[in-house]
Amino acid sequence: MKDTLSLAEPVIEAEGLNLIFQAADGPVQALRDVSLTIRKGEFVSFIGPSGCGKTTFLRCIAALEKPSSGRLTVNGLSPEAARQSRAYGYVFQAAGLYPWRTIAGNIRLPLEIMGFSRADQAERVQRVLELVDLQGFGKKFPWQLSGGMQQRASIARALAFDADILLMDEPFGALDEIVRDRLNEELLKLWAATGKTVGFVTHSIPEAVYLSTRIVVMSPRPGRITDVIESPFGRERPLEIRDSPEFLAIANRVREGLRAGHIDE
Ligand SMILES: Nc1ncnc2c1ncn2[C@@H]1O[C@H](COP(=O)(O)OP(=O)(O)OP(=O)(O)O)[C@@H](O)[C@H]1O
Repeated sequence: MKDTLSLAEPVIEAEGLNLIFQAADGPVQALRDVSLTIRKGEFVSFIGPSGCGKTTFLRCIAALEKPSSGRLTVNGLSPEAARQSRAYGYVFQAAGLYPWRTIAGNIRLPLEIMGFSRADQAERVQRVLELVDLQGFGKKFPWQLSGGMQQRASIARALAFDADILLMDEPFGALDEIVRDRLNEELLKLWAATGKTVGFVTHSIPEAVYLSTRIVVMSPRPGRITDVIESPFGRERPLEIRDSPEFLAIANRVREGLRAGHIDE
């Protein structure tokens, strides 16, 4: 598994990335010398305390922020060009569904903007609703669904145009633990079935260790990578692996990494 992934082609390549925000009370270095290669089919989680630049890094990949210096490519293209070629789907912290549109209508929206034919739109909406186990809910409105179902709909929307890369910014942060466990399992199945490359931001150590092929630990002020941990687990991951010694050992290493980079203020 590890060998296959290390041979896979690079999808996201960051080299010496720096980003300095000019905030009202002075410059904030959100990213410092961030270098990382993410290969096709990897599931890479970013974990670190609030303000360490996880979201900023994901936003740079999605061309929503511009690095101050360094090199960043997505599928060999600039982030802007990758965005135009619809290289990725983006799932935000909040589901962000339009309340006046049905679930199907929400999923269809980017497809309408991108000019897919009506028949293609309908077929794609159906397919992604099945992928996230929401078949039969297309005609409902967001408020008729639970928080977990809304987040699944938001994932379906990001999957609808079949981008190879899925960028997810703490998609399950607001959900209770049981729902989160289930969505973690579902996301892994989806990842295994589709072979997508996933960049995933989380605050949860168990979530990062359970989901990822690699875990990137970051520390704040300035935001930088302090550890990158390879997972020994394959694509098949029953929830019970969380009780295994290997799992606990990785979780401990992540915890140590977070502790080492933590600054008390
Ligand atoms: N547009 C902006 N202008 C100024 N400063 C910003 C801007 N966006 C982010 N920052 C700062 O950059 C740093 C990194 O922010 P970022 O949101 O990437 O962190 P994060 O690790 O994702 O945090 P969280 O876990 O709380 O979401 C923080 O200090 C934040 O205040």
